[in-house]
Amino acid sequence: MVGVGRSAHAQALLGKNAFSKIRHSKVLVVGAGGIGCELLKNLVLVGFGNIEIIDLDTIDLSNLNRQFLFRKADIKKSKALVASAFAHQFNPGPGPSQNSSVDGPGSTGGVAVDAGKGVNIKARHGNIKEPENDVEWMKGFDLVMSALDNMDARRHVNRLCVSAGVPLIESGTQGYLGQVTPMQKDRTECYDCVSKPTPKTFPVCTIRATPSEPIHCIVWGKSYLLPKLFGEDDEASDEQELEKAKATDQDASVAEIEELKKEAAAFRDVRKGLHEEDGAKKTFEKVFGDDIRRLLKMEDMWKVPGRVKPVPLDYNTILDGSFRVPPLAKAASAPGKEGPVPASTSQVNPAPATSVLQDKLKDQQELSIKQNLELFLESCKKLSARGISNPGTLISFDKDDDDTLDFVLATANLRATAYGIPTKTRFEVKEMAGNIIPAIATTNAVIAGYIVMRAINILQNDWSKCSNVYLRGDPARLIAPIALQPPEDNCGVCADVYVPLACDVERLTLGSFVGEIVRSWLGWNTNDDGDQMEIAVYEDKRLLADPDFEDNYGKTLADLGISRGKTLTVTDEDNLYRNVNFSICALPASTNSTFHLPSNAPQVPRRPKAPEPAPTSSVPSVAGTKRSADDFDILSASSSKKQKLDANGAAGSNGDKGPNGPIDLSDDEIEIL
Ligand SMILES: Nc1ncnc2c1ncn2[C@@H]1O[C@H](COP(=O)(O)OP(=O)(O)OP(=O)(O)O)[C@@H](O)[C@H]1O
Ligand SMILES: [Zn+2]
Repeated sequence: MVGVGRSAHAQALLGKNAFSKIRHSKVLVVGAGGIGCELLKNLVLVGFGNIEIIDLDTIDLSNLNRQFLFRKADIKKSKALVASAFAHQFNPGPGPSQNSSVDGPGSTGGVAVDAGKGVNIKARHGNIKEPENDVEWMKGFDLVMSALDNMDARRHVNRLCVSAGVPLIESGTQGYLGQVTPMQKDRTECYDCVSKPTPKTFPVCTIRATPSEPIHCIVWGKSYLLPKLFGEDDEASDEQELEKAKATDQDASVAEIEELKKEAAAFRDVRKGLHEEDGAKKTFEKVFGDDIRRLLKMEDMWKVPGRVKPVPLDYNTILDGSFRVPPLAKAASAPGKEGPVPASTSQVNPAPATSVLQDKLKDQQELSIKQNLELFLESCKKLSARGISNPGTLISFDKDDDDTLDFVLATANLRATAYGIPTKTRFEVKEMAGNIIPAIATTNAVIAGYIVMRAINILQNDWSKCSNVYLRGDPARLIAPIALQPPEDNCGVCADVYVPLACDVERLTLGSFVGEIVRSWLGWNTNDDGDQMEIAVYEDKRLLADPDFEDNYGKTLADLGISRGKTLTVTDEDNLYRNVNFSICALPASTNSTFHLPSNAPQVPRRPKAPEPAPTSSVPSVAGTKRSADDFDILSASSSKKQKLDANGAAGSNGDKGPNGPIDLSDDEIEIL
C-alpha cells in the first residue's frame, strides 16, 4: 500500500477535507527553474493530484547546482519534461481521475502503487505567452503558481489570472531574500498594482567615450561593440541615441557627439572586413587605437573635472610584452588631471605566474593585457566564423554563450586598461553582464515551502490565513508575514473588467467588434448626456481605433495580428468607466457564428471621481543585491510607494498612449540612455 503510506502524514496533518482538496484540484506551475523544481517536488510529496507545469527553456550546466531535478545527462533537454518525469517518481502512478472527486483507477506503468494514488503531471515545453494558453485554458485551473524570472512573463501570467479570475501565487528570490505573494482579483493587489523600478541606465557618452567604472566598459562591450560587429547594427537608432544625448546630456559637447557618429559609421567597414585573416587585428587597431586617438584630439572634452585621458593600446607591443600598462586612473590622477600617463610611471603587465593561475579556477583568474588581446582575437574569429557558416545570423550577448562572454570580457578589460580602470575576471564579467546575483538553493527551497502552504490555504478558500511572506536578510526576524494588500483602485490591470470573447478572428472585423459587441452587447452606446459614447480600442499598447481613426474597421482581427490569447481593450474617451478587456479565445467547433459571448454583459463600474492618495505599504523594505531586474522588482515591489495611475490607467510620468500605461518589458537591468 505504497500510495496510502506515502500520503498518511499529509492526510493526518491537513485533515481529510484539505487533503481531498489538494488531491482533486488542478494547479499550474509556470517555470521549472530554481523555485519551480523545489515547488514541483513539494507539491508531489504533499499529495497534489493534478499538476501542469510549463517552461520554455532547456537545461543548462549552470542550472545543476540548484535545480536538483536535473542531471548532467539532461543538459539541453526540456526543463518541464525532465522535471516532471523526475518528480513523478516521488509519487508514482496516475493521480485521481480528472473531473472526479474520487481517486480513479489507472495503469501503474509497472510501478506497484494503488490505483489513482499517484499524481498526474502534465509537462509542457513552451512559452506561457503562446496563443493556446488563453483565458479559457487558464480557467481550467484552481490555482496558478508562478516561478518565473522575468517581469514580462510575470505580467502576462498576472493578466491571465486576473481575466480568468483564478488565484495566483507570485514568488521570487534574490540571493538570501525571497517573497511569496498570494493574489486574487478584487481581493488582493495584483502584480501590476505596484510600480516596478526602472532599469538602471548610463548616459551614452559615459559608455561610448568617457567610462570611469568597470561596468561602463562591460556595458560598452555587451551593448555597443558586440551588436556593432556581430549583431543588429541599427544606424537610425544609433543616430537617434546620439542626438538625444546631444540634447539631454550636459557633459556631452557637440564635437564629441559628431566624433562618436563618425566612429559608429566607420564600424560598417570594419564589420565587412571581419572575416578576413587580419580582420580581428584591424578591429582592435580601430577600436583601441584610432578611436581613442581621435577622442584625445578633443582637448575640451578632457577638461571636465574627474575625467582622465585614455591611453591608446598598441597591438605589437602588447603581443611582444613590452607595452607599458597605464596605472589605475583613480590612484594615479586627481580629478581633472591631464593624461595620458607618462611611460615612466606605467608598468608592464605580465601574465600572472603559473603557480598563481593553478591556485585559481579559470574563471577567477586575472588576465594580463596580452591574454585579453589574445582572447579578443580568438573570440572575434569564432564569432565571425558563425556569421560565415550562417549568413545573416545576428549574435547577441548570452551569458551562457562562451564566445560572446569571452568577447565582452576581453573588450571590457582592454577598454578598462586604456582608461586606467581596474579589470575584471571572467566570473565577475559574467555576473555583471548577465545581471546575476548567485541564486541560493536554500532560499528557493524556503520560498517553495511557503508557496505550498499558501496554496493549501487558498484551495480551502481560507484567505484569512493567507499573508504575503518575506524572507529577509535580518537574522533576528528572518521570516516576515505581511497582511495581504487590497487591490489598487486605479490599477491598469485588476481594476478593469474582463470578458472572454470566443471568436473566429478570420471573420470578425474590428467594425463588427465595435458595433455588435461594444455598442450593442456591452451597451456602450450613449453617454450621460445622451450623445454617442466615444471609445477607443487597443491591443496592448497598439491603438486600433478611436473616434478620429476608423481606418481599421473593415479589417478582420486576424488582419490586425490579433489571435487567440490576445486581449482587445476598450476605453471610453470620457474616462467615466473602467476599461473593458475582451480576452480572445477559440470558438467552439460546433458553432457557426462569428463570435460567442457570455449570456449577460457585465455591469461596467464607473471610475472613482477623484483619485485616492497613494497608500504606502507597511511592508518592510528588503535590501540587498539584485539577482536580476525582475527579481528585484518582485522583492522591492510592495515596499515601494504605489504608483498612481491617471484616469486612463496610464502612469503619469510616461507619455505612452497605451490603455494600461507604460510597460517596460526590458529584461535587462542595464540600458544605455
Ligand atoms: N515566458 C515564459 N514561459 C515559460 N517559462 C518561462 C518564461 N519565462 C521564463 N520562464 C522560465 O522560468 C524559469 C525561472 O527559473 P530561474 O529563475 O531559476 O531561472 P533560470 O533561467 O533557470 O536560471 P538562471 O537565469 O540563473 O540561469 C526558467 O526555467 C525559465 O525558462
Ligand atoms: Zn492590480
